[in-house]
Amino acid sequence: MSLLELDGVRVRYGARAALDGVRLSVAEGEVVCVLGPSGSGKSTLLRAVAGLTPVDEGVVRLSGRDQRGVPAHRRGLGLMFQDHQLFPQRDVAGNIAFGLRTRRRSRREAAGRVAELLDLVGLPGAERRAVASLSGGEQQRVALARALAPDPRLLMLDEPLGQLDRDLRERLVVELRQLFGRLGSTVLAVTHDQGEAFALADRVVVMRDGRVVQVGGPVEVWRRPADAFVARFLGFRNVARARVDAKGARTPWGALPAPAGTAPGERTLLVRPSGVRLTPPEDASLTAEVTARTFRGDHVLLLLEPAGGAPPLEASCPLRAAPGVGERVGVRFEAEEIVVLPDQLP
Ligand SMILES: Nc1ncnc2c1ncn2[C@@H]1O[C@H](COP(=O)(O)OP(=O)(O)OP(=O)(O)O)[C@@H](O)[C@H]1O
Repeated sequence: MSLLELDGVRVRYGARAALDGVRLSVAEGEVVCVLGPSGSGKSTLLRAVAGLTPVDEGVVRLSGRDQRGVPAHRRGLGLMFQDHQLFPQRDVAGNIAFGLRTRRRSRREAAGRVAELLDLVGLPGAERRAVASLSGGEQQRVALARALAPDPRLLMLDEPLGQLDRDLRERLVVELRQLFGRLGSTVLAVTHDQGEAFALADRVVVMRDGRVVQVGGPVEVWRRPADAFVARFLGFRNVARARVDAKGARTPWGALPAPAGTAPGERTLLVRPSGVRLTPPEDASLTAEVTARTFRGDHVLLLLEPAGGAPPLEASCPLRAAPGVGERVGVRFEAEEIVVLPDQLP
């Protein structure tokens, strides 16, 4: 049975629906990340599940039970919200013990639990430290320990690593993933950072304007975005209309190979940057000028301005072979890196 189920959930602010018929389920022990641009309804979704925002239509169920009328503090959830700051006047232990406040425990039991949680989040012995003396990453760990303290059936995280710098975020995301695996936690997390969502989640939910537009495993969503919106949101730039027939796909970049089995007609194509191959310009039917390059570890992402006014293309190429800005290159497309999206371009 699903631990959490949303069925046709609608939340309105005035005439506008912040959640517009959301259907979603989270299984026990599953880590689900909700991803979407600002204003797509991610926080509203968490707040509706938590009982902090009233639901206008539809049902939220936890362990099969309709939560209508169940107050937030009785839902058995652990919350770690963006705006949930730590209490600066309490020390670390005081902050974490706050998460235990609704449970009756002896002082000794509580101290034992706090110590256990600090071990868990990698801050052993930090009980008496002042919150102000902690680094951003350490504060985040304390906030996580506080959310985990009452042993919630569902842990809900809103931009859990939002305030931290990239390096620390990448490290903490791996730690979180391991921690959730070890604890068998059921997690519903919200982020606008795709890297974070893909690293953390068993399943990714993409939202747009209060609706769920795609649900799937990280690899599946990455390999096959549901539509042009999801593809662009994931950072893919090479998305264009194409006319597909038996000979291939006619696009603004010329004729491209269409994946086998593509139905003819007006379609939207995504060409992954790795599918844009550089060749000597004299051999190519499409030439372009390199207008920007970004280093990405072992490869370089190039922005190409095709001749003849076709839309810019993004190409990834090995570091040692990367041409410089201003150089002219030829472009060839790899059939395996072309994906047909089900939608039309908006
Ligand atoms: N209390 C409120 N009153 C009126 N409108 C609201 C309220 N809270 C949210 N909204 C609106 O509902 C929509 C969804 O907001 P929400 O905060 O859920 O989006 P989000 O995806 O979490 O965005 P962000 O990534 O910026 O936090 C937005 O258009 C927002 O302006």
